[in-house]
Amino acid sequence: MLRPLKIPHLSARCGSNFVSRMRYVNRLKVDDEALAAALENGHMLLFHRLSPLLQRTPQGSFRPPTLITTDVQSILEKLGSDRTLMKKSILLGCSEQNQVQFCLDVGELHQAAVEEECGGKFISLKKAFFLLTGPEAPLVAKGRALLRWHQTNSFCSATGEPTQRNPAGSQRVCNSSGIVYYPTMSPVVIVLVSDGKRCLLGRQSSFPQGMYSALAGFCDMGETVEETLSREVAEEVGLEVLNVSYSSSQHWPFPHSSFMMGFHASVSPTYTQVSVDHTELEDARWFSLEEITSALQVKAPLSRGKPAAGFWLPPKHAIANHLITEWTHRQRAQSTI
Ligand SMILES: NC(=O)C1=CN([C@@H]2O[C@H](COP(=O)(O)OP(=O)(O)OC[C@H]3O[C@@H](n4cnc5c(N)ncnc54)[C@H](OP(=O)(O)O)[C@@H]3O)[C@@H](O)[C@H]2O)C=CC1
Ligand SMILES: [Mg+2]
Repeated sequence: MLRPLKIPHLSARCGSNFVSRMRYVNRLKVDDEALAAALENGHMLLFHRLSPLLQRTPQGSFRPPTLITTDVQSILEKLGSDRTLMKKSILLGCSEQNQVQFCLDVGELHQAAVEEECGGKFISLKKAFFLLTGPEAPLVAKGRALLRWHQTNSFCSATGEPTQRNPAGSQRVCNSSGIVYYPTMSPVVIVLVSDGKRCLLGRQSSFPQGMYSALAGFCDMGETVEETLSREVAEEVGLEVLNVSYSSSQHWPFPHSSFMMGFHASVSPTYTQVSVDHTELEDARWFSLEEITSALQVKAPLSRGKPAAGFWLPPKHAIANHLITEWTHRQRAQSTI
């Protein structure tokens, strides 16, 4: 069981636990002493070569095991690692229960030995994302994205010299040029197109068999999100969108680290003929409310070679699923007016 961390001084003055936590985490990025104290009693998400450690719960779901950093330190020492590995921990945030969260990649240790000591299995993120059903999915995604960013940004792109990370892992600096690097995300627009009665979903050949999703595309340099949205729908399915409304956003760890901005859009019911660009999509089709309602109940087939009957949708914590669910609620609300 994790011991809740006392956030010093701030609670009384700020009045809100949320404000206290945000200010505290912000301070940890620059106050190395406070960070070291937080690390003593933090909660650690472990990764092995970017695959998160997950544990099966008695109820059959999966979640990262609750590991306290001091326990992780003992395990690492037992497995022959020195204290420098722990210094590679990266600050993730602070939970509502005031537990400071870190992540660490132990890829230099023997995978099976860590699994045995900690309990659980390191599972590739693609698979883990279908197994995680609780609120931990975004935290695991963030951890993976930050670890990957550090692993791929260890040299300055201007000087070629090594970059140095700060203790919190929120930036890297080239001491030769003075350039400060911050973790980056690529902006992506995702849109659920509707003709008033049906919604349009597509699939790439790289998707798991049978999975359909909302249309998505990376923003080109200089574009607004509205321009990206209209261009992507035109390019991928040959349609022109009319009304656009913002829904929500999410960080997504694939292919590397994307910032997904989710929208609903409509097309005229008289111009719904889909013309799929097969260099981008394998298929795109209109689906009725009934089809979507039953697809939302289909469980993702996890093992290869066992395709689900019919089509199925991205997992609950994917913004595509959120947009599709939102659309079904709107359709039902409309039909009862
Ligand atoms: N969270 C969710 O619910 C969903 C998330 N997504 C995510 O949205 C992302 C974008 O969707 P997708 O349809 O693939 O995008 P696009 O339609 O833009 O097509 C992908 C292609 O765009 C090019 N591209 C341009 N900029 C980038 C960049 N910054 N990073 C990588 N490729 C780039 C690449 O082409 P080339 O290889 O020719 O250079 C790539 O193959 C995907 O990574 C996917 O994981 C998608 C659906 C649902
Ligand atoms: Mg696309």
